[in-house]
Amino acid sequence: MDQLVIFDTTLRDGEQSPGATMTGDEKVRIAQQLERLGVDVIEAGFAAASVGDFLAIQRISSLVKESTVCSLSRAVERDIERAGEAIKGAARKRIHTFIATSPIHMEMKLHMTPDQVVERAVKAVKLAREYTDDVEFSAEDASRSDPAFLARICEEAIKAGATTINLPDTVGYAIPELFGQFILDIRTRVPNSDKAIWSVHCHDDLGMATANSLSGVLVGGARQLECTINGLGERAGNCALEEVVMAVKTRPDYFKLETRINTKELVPTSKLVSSVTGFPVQPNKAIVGANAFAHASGIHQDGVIKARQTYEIMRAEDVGWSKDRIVLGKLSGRNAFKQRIQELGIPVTSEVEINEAFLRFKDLADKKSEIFDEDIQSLFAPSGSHPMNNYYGFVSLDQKSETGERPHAKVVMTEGGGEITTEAYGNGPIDAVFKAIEAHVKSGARLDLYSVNAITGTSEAIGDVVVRLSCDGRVVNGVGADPDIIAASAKAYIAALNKLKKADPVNAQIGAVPTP
Ligand SMILES: CC(=O)SCCNC(=O)CCNC(=O)[C@H](O)C(C)(C)COP(=O)(O)OP(=O)(O)OC[C@H]1O[C@@H](n2cnc3c(N)ncnc32)[C@H](O)[C@@H]1OP(=O)(O)O
Ligand SMILES: CC(C)C(=O)C(=O)O
Ligand SMILES: [Mg+2]
Repeated sequence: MDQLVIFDTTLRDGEQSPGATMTGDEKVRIAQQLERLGVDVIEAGFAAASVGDFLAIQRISSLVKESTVCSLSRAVERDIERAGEAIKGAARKRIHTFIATSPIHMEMKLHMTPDQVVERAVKAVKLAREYTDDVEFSAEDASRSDPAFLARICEEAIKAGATTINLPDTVGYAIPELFGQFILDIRTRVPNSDKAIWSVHCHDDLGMATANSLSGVLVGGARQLECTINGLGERAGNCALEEVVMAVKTRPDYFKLETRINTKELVPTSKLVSSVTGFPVQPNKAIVGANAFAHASGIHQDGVIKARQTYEIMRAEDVGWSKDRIVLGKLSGRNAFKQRIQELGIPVTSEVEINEAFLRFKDLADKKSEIFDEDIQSLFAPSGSHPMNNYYGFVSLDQKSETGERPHAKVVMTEGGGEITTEAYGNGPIDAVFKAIEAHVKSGARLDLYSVNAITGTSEAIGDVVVRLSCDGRVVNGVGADPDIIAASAKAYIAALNKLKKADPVNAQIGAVPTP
């Protein structure tokens, strides 16, 4: 069977989803989980975008050993130099350089002629090869490009040293029946096509990213798929990694391909990305949604009881849904707790971290009779209550609401090294908490979204709150979890403020170099 290269771009294209901005620590955590998942390439970011992204790629490069670490760069000298520097320490490294090839992008965005675009692409690939032998070239908006021109630029990019050629459906315009044929057509036109691995990168604007990607593989002969966890990504998102991987695994008769993915890590990875970004996974999402393996109707339940394969084409445990063998509660000990952490694929680095989480677990178990996997995940989710080098931290909360009275909140929080108390009245309990925090922080941020999910199904569930703030054109999500949703809201707000603090506009500008 042929090998299908899985290129994960959760940390780059996924981060382009408004609100999905990740801190360096969060990126490192996700990268380590992606390595555990077995992805071949981790696109860790866009080194020239900011100092923060550069440093995150650098850290990921020094920690990840199995997967190739990649940085995106425009076909711009300075971008490529930054990418080259950022991935220098990686055991396996790739530079991914791109330029748009469709008439609309070349004329209206780049203001370049097709000849200038080819020249720029060739120069970029040659420069990238000075940093690594593994260079990917992408023809942005390939699916709306003229096939003859696209074939020409791909041929030149391969001659210049590109080892992977990626043909993206940048705006999600492609149709599955035609897209595979389009890829095959371009490959056939390129005389040196066998010198590179062909790749596809599809967006989900019309809900066809997975279908288009698989058509690119099956009909077009692509052997690299670019995708993201939970389909996160620019606008409507990218092709979902878990969907393409399980399609290939479930239908080997058809695809005749294999991947290096350890599919048991799919659900833990999905949960980690969801908790870090604050983008909940819809219950009916394929593979990783809470209902993906649930049977609610009698005829289906009857069938599954008699033989699971009547209604299941995959096994839940093969994609990482854990079977509750041990029920965790306040009487559980460290060993059972540790085992569940391992089963859930939660990346813990030290015994100290486990012990601290165990104390939080015991505290939670005192408040809840049954502890679910989601509760355990939430103990490790970044929130305002965990130090994680955050500028602000949540300490405690005193909130009062009485019928006929204005709700009041007093919040104790950390700022830098010290502790402060701040208070305010609001229209409701949550409003009072946010106003209390703002009375001190004065961030000037606008609250764009507030949502609460009960992450386990009962009235004593943990409340998982997402707060989206925008400030000076930056959009961030903060996540907070707590059995008390008012405290969860305070934690989420503080987590969002920390992200705004880290996504410093000064940082965002350093390294941003104008196109020559
Ligand atoms: C399809 C995709 O997903 S592409 C990746 C999108 N991701 C991002 O843009 C995130 C990171 N981006 C950034 O941080 C910034 O846009 C930077 C640092 C790359 C550039 O910032 P700035 O120099 O301020 O330029 P700005 O973003 O306003 O405009 C982009 C410029 O790059 C040019 N450009 C765009 N793509 C390319 C390319 N692939 N190769 C060369 N030039 C390009 C544009 O024509 C424009 O040039 P102009 O300034 O001469 O008009
Ligand atoms: C940079 C490229 C690969 C991209 O993200 C796109 O075209 O969608
Ligand atoms: Mg994209």
